[in-house]
Amino acid sequence: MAAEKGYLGVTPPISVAQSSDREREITVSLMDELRRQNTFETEEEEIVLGRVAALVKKFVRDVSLAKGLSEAAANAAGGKIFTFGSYRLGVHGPGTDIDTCCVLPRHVTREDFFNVFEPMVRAAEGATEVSGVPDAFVPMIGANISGISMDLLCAPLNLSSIPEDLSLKDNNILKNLDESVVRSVNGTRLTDELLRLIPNVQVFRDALRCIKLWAQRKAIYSNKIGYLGGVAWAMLVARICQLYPNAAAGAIVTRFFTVMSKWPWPQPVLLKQIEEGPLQVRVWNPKVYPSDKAHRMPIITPNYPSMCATHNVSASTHAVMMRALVQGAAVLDNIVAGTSSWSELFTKHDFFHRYKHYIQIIAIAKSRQTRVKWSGTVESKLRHLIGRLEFVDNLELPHPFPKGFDRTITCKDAEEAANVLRGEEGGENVPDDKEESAQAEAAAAEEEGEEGGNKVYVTNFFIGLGIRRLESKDSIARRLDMGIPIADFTKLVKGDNFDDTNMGIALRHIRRTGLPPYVFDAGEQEATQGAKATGKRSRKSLGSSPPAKRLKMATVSA
Ligand SMILES: Nc1ncnc2c1ncn2[C@@H]1O[C@H](COP(=O)(O)OP(=O)(O)OP(=O)(O)O)[C@@H](O)[C@H]1O
Ligand SMILES: [Mg+2]
Repeated sequence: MAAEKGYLGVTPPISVAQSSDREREITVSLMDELRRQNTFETEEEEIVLGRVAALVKKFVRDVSLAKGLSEAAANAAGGKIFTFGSYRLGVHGPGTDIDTCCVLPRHVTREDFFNVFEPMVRAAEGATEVSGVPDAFVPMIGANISGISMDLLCAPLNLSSIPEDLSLKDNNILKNLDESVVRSVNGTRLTDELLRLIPNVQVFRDALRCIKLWAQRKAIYSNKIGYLGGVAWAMLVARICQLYPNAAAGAIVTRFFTVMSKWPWPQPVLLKQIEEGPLQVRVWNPKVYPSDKAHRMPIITPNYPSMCATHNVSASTHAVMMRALVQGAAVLDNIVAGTSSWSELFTKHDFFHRYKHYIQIIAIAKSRQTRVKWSGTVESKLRHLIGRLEFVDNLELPHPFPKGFDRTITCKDAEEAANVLRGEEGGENVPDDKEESAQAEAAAAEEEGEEGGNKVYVTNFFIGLGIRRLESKDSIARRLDMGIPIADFTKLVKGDNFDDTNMGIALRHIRRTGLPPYVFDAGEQEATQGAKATGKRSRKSLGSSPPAKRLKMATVSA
C-alpha cells in the first residue's frame, strides 16, 4: 500500500521536511529528560518471556498427549506466544504489565488453559499472584513471574498445529473463531499493524514514551474511566508520525500538541482506510450505527475488524483532555522557544487542588481477592455515573480521577467490620501492605475462618465537581442535586453478582479540605493552602444511608 501511494496513512503527509537543528536539539534534551524520569524497562523481561514460551509448548504437548495424540503429533502441535501492547511497541516502562497472547492449536481449549495451564503457571519458579479470570470479556490469567507482571490471554486457532513462524496477519485466520478468541488475537494484530503503518519506528517510540508519561502525569490515562488508554495514545502519535514522516521525535511531540489540540472531533483519527473482511462482525461505521456516531473522539484501530478504541470518552473526559492538550501546546511553544524545559511538560496534575467539592466512591470488600473483582466492576461503571452527572443542573464538569486508591481498614472487631462493609465509617484506614500477598491472605483467612476477619479492603475513587459560576444568591437555585445519578449508579453497580455479605459501596461528598492524605504525594498536601488531613468534619455520606437521607445529603450547596 505504501509503495503504491508513496506514503502511509489516509492522506498525504503535511510535511516531508527533515527536522530543523532546533528540533533535533530538543529531541536530545527530551531523551535526557525521559531517562531522568526513569521510563525505560529492564532486561529481565526477555528471560521470563522465554520461560513462558517454553511453558506454553509443554502445556500444548501435555494436553495433546492426554487427548490421545501420538508422541510425534504432540511434539508437532507447537504453541506460541505473541507479546502485544506497550511491550511489543517497545515503550514498556517499569511496572507495566506485559500483554501476552498464547496461541494454541484447536484441540487445546480455553478450559484446558484454565484447568491445566493456570496450575502450571502457579507452579512455575518465581510465580506469585497467579489468578485466572475465565469469564472476563477477554479471558486471561494474570500472573507475576520473578517480579514481572503479565496478562496471559488464550487463543485456540482453527489449526491442528501452531508452527514457530506462524503469523496472525491474514484476516482469514479469524474465520469460525469464538468472539472472545477474535478479541484475544486482535490485540496482537493491532499492535503489529500499527508498527507496519509507521514510517520510522524509533522516532515513534521516543515520541510515544513522552506522550504516555505526559498523559499519566496529567491524570488523563485510562480507557476504563473514559480517557485514552495506552493503545489510543499510541494511535494518535502514529498518525502524527504519518503526517510528518521525516521529523525527529521532539518535532513529532510538538506537532502532536498543535495538531491534536485543534483536531476537528468527531472526525475520526484513522491510520488507514477501514477494511471489509470475512466475518459477520461489526466494523466501525458512524453512517450505519448510531452508537458509533455518538463517539466524541473516535480513534479507530487499523486492523480488521476495525473498532473505536475510545468509546468510553464522555463530554467531560473529552473536555478535560482537550484542556490538557491546549496547555501542552503552550508548554511546547515555550520549549521550542527555549524559555522552558521538558520537565515543565511532565509536572504533576492539580486534580486534588483544583476543586472545592469532590465525590468519593468507595468500593468495599471483605477480602483482597473480592476487592480485585469488585473494585474493577465499580471502576468500569464509573463512566455511567459521569454520564449521568453531566445532566445535573449547575454542575459544569464532573471530572473523574483515572485511578483508584487501595486501602486496608483494620477494625476492632467483626461487628465494626460489618458496619464498614455497609458503608459506615470506622476502623483504622491504613495503606495496603504490599508484602502480604493475596495467597498468604487467603491461607490466613481459611485458618481463621473468613467470618472472623476484622479487616476490610477498599478502593477509593474520586470525581472533582466543577461547579458553574452562579450569579444567583438564592440557595435553591444554587443547589447541586446529585441524588438521582447516585441512586442510579448504586443500582447499576449492584446489578450483577452483588453479594452484600462480602461487598459494599458508599458515596460521599467531600470538600477539598477534607480529602484524605493518601491522595497526595509526600510534602504535596502541606504545600496546599488550607488543606487539613482530618477529613471527618466535612465528609457527608451519600450512598450508605437510607434512601431519603441519601437524597438529601446528595445535595451540595454550590
Ligand atoms: N480500547 C481498546 N480498543 C481496542 N483495543 C484495545 C483497547 N484497549 C486495549 N486494547 C488492546 O489491548 C492491548 C493492550 O492494552 P493496554 O491498555 O495494556 O495498552 P498498552 O499499549 O499495553 O499500554 P500500557 O502501557 O498502559 O499497558 C492494546 O495494544 C490493544 O491491542
Ligand atoms: Mg499493556
